Amino acid sequence: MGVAAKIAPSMLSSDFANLASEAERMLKFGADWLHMDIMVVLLFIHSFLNRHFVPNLTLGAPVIQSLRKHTEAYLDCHLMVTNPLDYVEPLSKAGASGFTFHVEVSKENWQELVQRIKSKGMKPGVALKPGTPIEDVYPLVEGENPVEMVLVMTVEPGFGGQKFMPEMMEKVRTLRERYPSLDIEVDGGLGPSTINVAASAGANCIVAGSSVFGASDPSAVISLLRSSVEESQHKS
Ligand SMILES: O=C(CO)[C@@H](O)[C@H](O)COP(=O)(O)O
Repeated sequence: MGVAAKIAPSMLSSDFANLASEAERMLKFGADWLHMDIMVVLLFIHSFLNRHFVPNLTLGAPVIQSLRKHTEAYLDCHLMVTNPLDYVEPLSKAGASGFTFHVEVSKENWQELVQRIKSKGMKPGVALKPGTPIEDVYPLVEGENPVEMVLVMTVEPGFGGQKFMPEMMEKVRTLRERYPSLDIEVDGGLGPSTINVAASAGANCIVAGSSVFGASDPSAVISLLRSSVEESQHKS
């Protein structure tokens, strides 16, 4: 028996003007989690120093707070920001469930970050960009106060609708061998044509944006993603 499959439609691909009904629709179609991509561009820094984490601007705590009024669903927040510590308090007050930060920006303070996330009752996760070696997350999973999920980015973070990077599956396989009961999430380019490689590598939390929201039958896509994870676990 493997780690439970969690299918998390990425709300980045939803109609933001109808976020509550889009969320309700996804849950009705069988989603377990709602994936919320939090990206911030500090315009001054962006223009003069080019030191933003991703070149996009999406949503933050006020939107999470508004959505929380309409749903009790697990809100799986992925922080694509350079200063995640600043968002722990606002996001917990807003009603976030999971708080996944990037290892690339947390080398110095991940212990404090994880401790603060847990103290606010959120599930801590760590994400890594395609160019970041998998070894960088080991201390965060093996430390005294460990993260509870690793998010392997299968595209460069920033935008939905990009092409899945199959070469990232080596990271997923390595993680699954090392941590049999860890939640391993994959994000970027997941859909019916890529789920089998991700599931057989050992991913159990599947973020999917355009493949779900763009489908004529989103519920069929969600159930296919789930059955692929469950079948792979059954075989292994
Ligand atoms: O974090 C991101 C992009 O940075 C993702 O969550 C995307 O929103 C996934 O979208 P698709 O690749 O599934 O369209």
